[in-house]
Amino acid sequence: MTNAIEIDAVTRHFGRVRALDNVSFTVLEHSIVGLLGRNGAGKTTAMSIMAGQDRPTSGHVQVAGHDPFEHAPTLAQISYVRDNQRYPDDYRLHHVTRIAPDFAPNWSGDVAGELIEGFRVPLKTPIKKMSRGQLSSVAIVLGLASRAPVTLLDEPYLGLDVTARAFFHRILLRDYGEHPRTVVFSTHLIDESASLFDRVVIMDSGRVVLDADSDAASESAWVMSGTTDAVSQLTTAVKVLSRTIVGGLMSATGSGVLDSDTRARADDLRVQITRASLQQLVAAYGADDAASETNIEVRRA
Ligand SMILES: Nc1ncnc2c1ncn2[C@@H]1O[C@H](COP(=O)(O)OP(=O)(O)OP(=O)(O)O)[C@@H](O)[C@H]1O
Repeated sequence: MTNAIEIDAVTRHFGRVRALDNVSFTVLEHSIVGLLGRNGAGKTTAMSIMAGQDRPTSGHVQVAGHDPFEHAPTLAQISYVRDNQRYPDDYRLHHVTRIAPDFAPNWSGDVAGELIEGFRVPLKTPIKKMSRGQLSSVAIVLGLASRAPVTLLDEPYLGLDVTARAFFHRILLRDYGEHPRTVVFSTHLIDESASLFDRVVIMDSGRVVLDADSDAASESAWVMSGTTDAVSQLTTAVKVLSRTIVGGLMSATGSGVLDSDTRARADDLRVQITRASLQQLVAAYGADDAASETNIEVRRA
């Protein structure tokens, strides 16, 4: 298997802000990777470096074997969808779809037409006047109809309604199946998108905190709930990512395989163990200890 994207020890400073801190991960060709994490985690910074629109302060990035910032032919293989795409003032949809094939050699007019119809994108409204969701629709039309070998979707469905999001998932999976490509997808609607991902990279404060096969990540993530004392006893030897304590009850989210002894002790201690969703896992990786250990007293009337 070939790596479509290689990010090696990348750090990116903006003045005093360290947006990326020694980040390394790879993306296999023809896979869909979810790039996840809290606001400010570094996802957009990483995406724009992968897209060749920014450079690392240190470290190396290769897309299809080249530094995208320095190799124009590589840029032609990348489609980058982001939420703040700007268009000339008088541009309408047909202007965009007319020039898109000049930049995207694999452009599919059929896919563009299908998406425009399914999203109900208004044809005559200047793009500048479109609603938030309509703007996202236009960006997705460009991102998917380009059929670029490397497709970077940064928060592609801001403002999109639930029907449009389901439609987008369907067309993405169908067209990806027919025309495989490498997709990096960042979103905060994690549970809704989780089934799309082959792999997940979770970032927090500019660092990669988890880089795993997406099934393995969710299979090894758990939530333990019970009395604070019982959960505390059980979690001494396992990796806890976040804890919430409410009125003598604790819920702890963690990652790692739980052995049969731990599960048997959980039964004895009346601690319930359930599998954490990907969204719970991402939230737990992003939790500050101080914030998550909210010891809320429950007052009785
Ligand atoms: N051009 C810039 N100048 C200064 N700071 C920046 C710049 N771009 C990003 N940052 C900072 O770098 C950090 C990472 O930002 P980034 O946009 O990559 O996060 P993100 O994970 O995409 O967040 P979100 O989920 O909110 O979109 C943040 O602290 C942000 O304020």
